[in-house]
Amino acid sequence: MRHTVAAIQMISSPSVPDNIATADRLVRHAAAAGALLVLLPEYWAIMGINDADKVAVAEPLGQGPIQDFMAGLAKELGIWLIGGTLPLASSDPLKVVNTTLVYSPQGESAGRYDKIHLFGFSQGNESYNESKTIVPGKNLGVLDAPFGKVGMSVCYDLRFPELFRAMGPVSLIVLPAAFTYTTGQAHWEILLRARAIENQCYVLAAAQGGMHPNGRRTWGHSMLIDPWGTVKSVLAEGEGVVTGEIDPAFMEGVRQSLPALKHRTM
Ligand SMILES: O=C(O)CCC(=O)C(=O)O
Repeated sequence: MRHTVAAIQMISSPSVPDNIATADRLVRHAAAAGALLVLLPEYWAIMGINDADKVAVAEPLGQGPIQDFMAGLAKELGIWLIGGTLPLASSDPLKVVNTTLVYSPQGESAGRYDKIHLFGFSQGNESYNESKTIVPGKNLGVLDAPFGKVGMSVCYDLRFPELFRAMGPVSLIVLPAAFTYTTGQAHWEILLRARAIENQCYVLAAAQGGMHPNGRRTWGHSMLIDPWGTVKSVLAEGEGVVTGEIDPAFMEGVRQSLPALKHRTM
């Protein structure tokens, strides 16, 4: 049976209430289009003026306006809501955990993944060092959805194929992201398609896509890719929704005609 999934693209700001209002509008749009599973982008809840701004709005697990919003919306719309990333409080008062929380159609907590690989990049006047404000995760995140297993990853994780191999076979990889314009233009699509091709699964990537109030420009290009590596739908820039179908029969056909997953030797 085919299922519709959706990726939400945002241009998040420093205001949590504004970002919640935008996410609310776009997730409702995705659900109205028939999506059973909706993915928000990395940093959807806050893209601060300074990296440390997220520490001030970090929530303890299980309480706070960001988590209340996601749980309530998943239940009201009857969808699987994969909450991109939100800042969870960590044991270090100066840092957060950059976390994806999953809510079931009943609005219950159904999964968690903390971003493992923290982005570092320095070129010209562009510089990022997530380890200054984020504590890295340690555990894989794999979720059971109606169409099969879903493997969770976040943004920079995309560059580490061993993470996806470690998940075991999954039907869908989700990747909330906030890729920079510079690195996204060069690497985003090719890396996403490679993960879909080598793991013979669907890849759903929800991105930030535009010029943010903090002056950071993100690449966008939220997309759904099928197990053959074909881009099924994409949104280049701006806020919006990308929808498409997961077709388990198509995935099985790819795996049977090209049994590369069975030919692994290590
Ligand atoms: O890997 C990249 O080029 C971008 C990663 C990134 O922006 C992030 O992890 O937040």
